[in-house]
Amino acid sequence: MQMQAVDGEVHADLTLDGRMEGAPGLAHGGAIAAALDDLFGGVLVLLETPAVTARLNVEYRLPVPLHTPLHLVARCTATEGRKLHMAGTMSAGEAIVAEASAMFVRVEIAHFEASGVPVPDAWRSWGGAARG
Ligand SMILES: CCCCCCCCCCCC(=O)SCCNC(=O)CCNC(=O)[C@H](O)C(C)(C)COP(=O)(O)OP(=O)(O)OC[C@H]1O[C@@H](n2cnc3c(N)ncnc32)[C@H](O)[C@@H]1OP(=O)(O)O
Repeated sequence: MQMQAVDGEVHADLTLDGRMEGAPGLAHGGAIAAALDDLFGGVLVLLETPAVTARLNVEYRLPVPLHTPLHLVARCTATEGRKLHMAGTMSAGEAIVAEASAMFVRVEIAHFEASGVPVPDAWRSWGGAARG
C-alpha cells in the first residue's frame, strides 16, 4: 500500500480485490483491520519511531465493497511515554466505512532484529523506546 505524508497525517488509496473477500462481494474485516494497522505503521515512519501495535480497535461502520477505491487517513493523536495513540479512517467516497484506534508501544530496533532479518538502515538512525 503506497502512503503519502500530508500535514502530519498519512494518506493511502487502496482497492481491495477478490483475495480479500469475506462475504460475497465484500471485504473481509481482517483485511480492513490489516490495512488500517499498516497505515499506522506509516505514521511511525513519519514520527521516525520504531514501535509495534499493542492494541487495535476497529469499528466497522458500513460493508466495504471489493473493487471500489478506498481512501485511508491516519495520525498520531497523543503520546504518553512509550505509548503512541493512533486514529484512522477508511472511506469510500464521502462515507466513512471503518474507523480505527490503536495503541502502539515504542521498542528498540533490537525488537525487530531478533527475527534475524535485517532492518532498513534508516531505522537505525531513529530513536527507539528510550526516546519516550
Ligand atoms: C522506525 C520506524 C519503523 C517502523 C516500524 C514498522 C513496524 C511495523 C509495525 C506494524 C504493526 C505491526 O504489525 S506490529 C506486530 C503486532 N504486534 C506485536 O507483535 C507486538 C507484540 N507485543 C510485544 O512485543 C510487547 O507486548 C510490547 C512491545 C507491545 C510491550 O512489551 P514491553 O516492551 O515489555 O512493554 P510493557 O512494559 O509490557 O508495556 C509498556 C506499556 O504499554 C502498556 N501495554 C503494553 N501492551 C498493552 C496492551 N496490549 N494494551 C494496553 N496497554 C499495553 C503497558 O501496560 C505499559 O504501560 P505503563 O506501565 O508504562 O503505563
